Amino acid sequence: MNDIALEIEPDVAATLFGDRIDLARQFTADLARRGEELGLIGPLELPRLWTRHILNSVLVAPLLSPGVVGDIGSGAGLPGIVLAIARPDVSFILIEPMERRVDWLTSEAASLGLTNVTVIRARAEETKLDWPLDQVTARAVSALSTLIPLTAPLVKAGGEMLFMKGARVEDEITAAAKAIRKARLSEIEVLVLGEGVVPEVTRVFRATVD
Ligand SMILES: C[S@@+](CC[C@H](N)C(=O)[O-])C[C@H]1O[C@@H](n2cnc3c(N)ncnc32)[C@H](O)[C@@H]1O
Repeated sequence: MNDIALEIEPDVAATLFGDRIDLARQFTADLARRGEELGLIGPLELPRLWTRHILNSVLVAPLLSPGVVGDIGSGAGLPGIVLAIARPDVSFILIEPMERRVDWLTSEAASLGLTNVTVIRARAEETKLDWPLDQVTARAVSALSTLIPLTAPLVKAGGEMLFMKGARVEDEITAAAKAIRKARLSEIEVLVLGEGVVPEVTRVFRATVD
């Protein structure tokens, strides 16, 4: 199982993770070993853990600024744990309602020695934070029309939303016009990351909360 998980383009992963590559390998191996049994990933995802999930997530790392980032619906730790590995200078709050996933995230953060991670068991809409987030991330949680109202109250004025999205992101933006207006989002753009570097590009919806 670990052999499958470690099947990667070594140069690409090492460039993206730098001196944190061993932690990324450890996390990927843990996910390959236990992810299916814990219901975190489907069996078809095992051969493409690196290409579709880990590399796809770490591409967001350069968009983060030092501060506090909330990852909504972290699930297996995507992108939250991957980003916490790549950016030890940033604090992460992983917000996830399912107990089994919270247990996984908590034990992985501990075994990887990620002192920049806090895990909260809650739904985004019921989360109470002591201070608002500088940036919020999410991957595969819900469509923008739902995700924007769930997360906007958690982000400080001038903070950012960074949502990993699929190829139909432009359609989602159109469908979310009302939510975008209501949350007073500006500087909306779609970034396509990793072209020519990784097998599957990452699309990120980026917006500023006014
Ligand atoms: C399809 S999984 C994706 C998990 C992970 N982000 C990934 O890309 O593999 C969606 C996750 O969002 C969580 N979730 C669903 N609704 C949520 C909400 N309202 N607030 C926070 N998390 C939520 C689920 O429990 C689940 O772990």
